Amino acid sequence: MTVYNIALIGFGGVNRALAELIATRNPVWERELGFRLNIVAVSDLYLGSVISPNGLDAKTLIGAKFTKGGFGQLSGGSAEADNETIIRTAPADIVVEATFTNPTDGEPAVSHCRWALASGKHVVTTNKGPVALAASELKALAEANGVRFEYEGSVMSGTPVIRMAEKTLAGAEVDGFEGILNGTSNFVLGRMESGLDFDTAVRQAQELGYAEADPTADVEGFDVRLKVVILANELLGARLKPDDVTCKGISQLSPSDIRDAAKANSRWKLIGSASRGEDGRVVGSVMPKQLPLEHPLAAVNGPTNAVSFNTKLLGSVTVTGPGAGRIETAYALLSDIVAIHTQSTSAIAKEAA
Ligand SMILES: NC(=O)c1ccc[n+]([C@@H]2O[C@H](COP(=O)([O-])OP(=O)(O)OC[C@H]3O[C@@H](n4cnc5c(N)ncnc54)[C@H](O)[C@@H]3O)[C@@H](O)[C@H]2O)c1
Ligand SMILES: N[C@@H](CCO)C(=O)O
Repeated sequence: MTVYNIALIGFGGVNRALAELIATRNPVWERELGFRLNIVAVSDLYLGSVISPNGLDAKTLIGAKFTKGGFGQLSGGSAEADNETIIRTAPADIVVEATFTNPTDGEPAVSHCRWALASGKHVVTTNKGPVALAASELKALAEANGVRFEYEGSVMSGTPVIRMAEKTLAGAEVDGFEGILNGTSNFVLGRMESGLDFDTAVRQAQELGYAEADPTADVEGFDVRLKVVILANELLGARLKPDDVTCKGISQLSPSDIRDAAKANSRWKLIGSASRGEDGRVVGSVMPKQLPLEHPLAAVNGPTNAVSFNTKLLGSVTVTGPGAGRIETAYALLSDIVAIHTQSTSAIAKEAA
């Protein structure tokens, strides 16, 4: 049975949820997946950092009410978050990057990923910054160091989208997609339809763990723009940067816009899309659209997301599922680790044959 030592960078909603899963699910994973996870280090800007080569007790980590610098009280702990030292020196096989998404330059998460990959550690991340802004560099660095860079949770949290489209739609000739790619804004629009005001709805999305550290990214469309870049580059072979994608969010929609749409048997949805034109160029956009109720995306409510892939051979293929949420996103990290495990066990089997 394999044990993967992991280092958690960022200990907010998502990595804490992963620790919760580790505390309760390791026996199931041992039985069903052939591995267990052992947390050997954690670093968080607010809490500090801790390294324990034999492993930290996940229950203690999630149970304790740590205050600022609180990891300093633990054996092997410090009140400071020295990410570079932790990432480079912790005896981890996998670094789990779940700090905040910086939509401008992806930092400091891009550096976290570089340090990990350069020191021969796999990276799994839910952070959209490094994927949208530095995926090709980080994939090349991973390959050069014989490790993997995996990021399923960067689009639609735990709902399989990136790997699903790459692997199971291979050959179907995907030439575009459109979807609801942000849980917070979809939740907010739904709450506004029920009569709640915009600010209260955003606050609820924050409390439920859907929103970004700065929810402006959710409501102004910047988060969807990163996801459009990720999907377009990954699935359409584009080389888009965020500035190439036109972007308008939902903050300008008033309660009367929402009511008028309902009277017209329609709903506002924030739609991210990209498509390849006749000239081969991929064009992406993010904008609120008023969809008739019979449109498949009009029925997608709350933090649920959906994306329809346009394919030449199959027509439209739609995937729907959770788009945000702590446990849902922690599941995406697990799915990345499963992918790493599957590849490494099949490589070992090939060598033995
Ligand atoms: N929550 C979701 O539903 C969801 C879904 C998909 C992707 N994501 C992405 O996953 C990441 C984590 O999300 P979250 O909900 O856990 O966010 P969060 O704000 O709850 O947690 C982020 C944590 O990172 C820490 N942090 C910030 N900068 C740091 C640094 N430089 N070094 C070390 N720690 C640092 C913060 O102290 C905080 O504890 C984000 O990039 C987010 O965009 C979140
Ligand atoms: N804040 C994001 C998290 C998932 O990327 C959302 O609401 O969709």
